[in-house]
Amino acid sequence: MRVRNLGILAHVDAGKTTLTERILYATGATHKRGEVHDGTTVTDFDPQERDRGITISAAAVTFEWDGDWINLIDTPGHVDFSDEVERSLRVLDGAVVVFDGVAGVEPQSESVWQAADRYGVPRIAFVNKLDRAGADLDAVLTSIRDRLGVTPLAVQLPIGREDGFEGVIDLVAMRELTWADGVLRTRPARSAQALTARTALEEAVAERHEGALRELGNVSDGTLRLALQELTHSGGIVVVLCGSAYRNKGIEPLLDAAVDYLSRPGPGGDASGDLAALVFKVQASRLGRLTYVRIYDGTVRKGDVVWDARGGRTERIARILRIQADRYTAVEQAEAGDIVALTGMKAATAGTTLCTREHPVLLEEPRTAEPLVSVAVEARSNTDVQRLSTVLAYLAEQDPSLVVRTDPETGQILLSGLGELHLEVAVEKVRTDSGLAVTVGRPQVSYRETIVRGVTGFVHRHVKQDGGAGQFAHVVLDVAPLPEGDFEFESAVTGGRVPREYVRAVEAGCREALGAGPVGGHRVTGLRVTLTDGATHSKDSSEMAFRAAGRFGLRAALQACEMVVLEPVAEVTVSAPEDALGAVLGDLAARHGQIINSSARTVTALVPLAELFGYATQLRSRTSGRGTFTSRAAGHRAAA
Ligand SMILES: Nc1nc2c(ncn2[C@@H]2O[C@H](COP(=O)(O)OP(=O)(O)OP(=O)(O)O)[C@@H](O)[C@H]2O)c(=O)[nH]1
Repeated sequence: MRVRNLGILAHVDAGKTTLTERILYATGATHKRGEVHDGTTVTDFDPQERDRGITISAAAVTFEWDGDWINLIDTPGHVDFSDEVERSLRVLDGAVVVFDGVAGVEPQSESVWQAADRYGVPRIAFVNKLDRAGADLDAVLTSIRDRLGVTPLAVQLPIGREDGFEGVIDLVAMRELTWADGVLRTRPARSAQALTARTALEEAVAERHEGALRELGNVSDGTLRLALQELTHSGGIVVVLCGSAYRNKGIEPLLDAAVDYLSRPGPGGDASGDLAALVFKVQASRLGRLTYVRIYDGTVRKGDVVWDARGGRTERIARILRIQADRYTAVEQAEAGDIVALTGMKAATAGTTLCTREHPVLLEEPRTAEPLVSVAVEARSNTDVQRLSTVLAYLAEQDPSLVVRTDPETGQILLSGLGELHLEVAVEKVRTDSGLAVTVGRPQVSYRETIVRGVTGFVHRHVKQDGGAGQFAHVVLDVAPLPEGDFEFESAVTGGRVPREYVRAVEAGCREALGAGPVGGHRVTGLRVTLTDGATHSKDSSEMAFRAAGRFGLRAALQACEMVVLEPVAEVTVSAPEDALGAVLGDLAARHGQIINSSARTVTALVPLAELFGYATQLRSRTSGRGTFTSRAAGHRAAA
């Protein structure tokens, strides 16, 4: 049986969890339909997910469809949990992106779309909630084109609108599919509207696909399907389906399309049979620490001792589990292509490659988002301090976008994450899982520092002579602003004056110096460092000495640069009734927001993140509960 690893991605509330629930029902994996508002879904099994009605942690479910074995990952939609999405994207073969039929492309759908582009994950779109008042497939197609910069190819037309939405016309198989009381009825589609839409679809495909072009005028269903599959992988278009997850309409054709279009055309890649598996998630469970892996090559077997190439240590696989949200089935082994959870791992975390010691490999690690907001967390009782540190460290291991550190000045434990909600959820988890009583300080944003004017020819000499072997390293650095990037390092040293391994050591040292800038000890970003010259001393030079020279040299060079503090900003989109929008605009201005777009009922602004703490509550009161907003990280800008 072929295995496919698919994900569901979307903006918060587009209906991912409901859709996953309906998929499990349609495939016979569950026999009752859970509802988000009842707190009875399979994938939102965490008590906080059920209480808050949102997905916090990506959950995996498995089922069979049409002879294929599918691992499906339901990802969170809220921007604060986007690290879960990134790590899932890293291991997915394809994804269904869900859009709200009324709201169209929303900020977080844009962000996940771009992230999926970065990981090269092919996608199809599902326009959901067509049963809702105001749902409009054409408007969503336009917003996909405008906001995602991709051509939508709708392979279905809706039958009926809003409350009268009954089903879809499948333009590939030319069938009408309607659902009444959970029963699917099909009949051939012969209406003039269907024929016209089919012709338009054939033409749009033929414009981009040679096989379809050759048959233009009479493109066979098989050719059309193959062309759509190939175009889905080559990019530039997205196949669009539609329906209503809540009303259970459009689920089976969506699964068919996912299998048809998201599987990779042509033969698979080369496999050596040697184990290569990437850890993408670590989760505490009642079975202990679960390590989720995607196997790229080879086989994992129960009892195997494997090699963690990044950490340089062995790990033993106690059990291999197939995952059904919070239920697990033990299996003896799992093969390349599959996603399973392992128990028994001691230290492997997201990004670890598991392989064999004889054939070590390092698979590309998922990116980790930088934390933007911090709070001080304190144990109420002095005797709990150590335990709190341990509990937080375990949380951070499960969620790499959470960072725990101790403030060197105050000695307080600082918990940093992607947003207020992220930290709130983490602290709540500490309270409920460990029973610790903690107090939490006010949220603070994480500032950065960057360079306005650099220095050239900055000389730093690291010399130490305290008995034994001395340390000698001499470096000359140019430091320049890098407006569009984080950090770049290059060597312009000629004549082998600094050997290559020492150049690498200087770079490593410079990276260490980025941790704390000269203005306020914030992380330094946006700079290019060039090693222009240097010198060694035959007896006393070492990698360690050059690493120290890089670290202290750059730290001193930064003191000589003109620096500026940056603050995180968010792109906020507020929707409110027309009569309340004036108040919203005034309030955004008072928060130093910069309006970038506004219409009669919505306004989009760039607002410093520090001004957004508590905004949800304040917006509600300012608009008598009628205003809603969404936000996404929009980088950093010079602090006012
Ligand atoms: N009318 C209508 N409502 C829907 C449909 N699908 C989902 N909903 C409702 O929309 C709300 C959000 O649905 P969820 O499935 O929780 O959305 P989600 O995308 O999983 O949300 P997060 O996981 O928190 O990002 C719930 O109240 C659902 O009942 C639909 O097809 N039609």
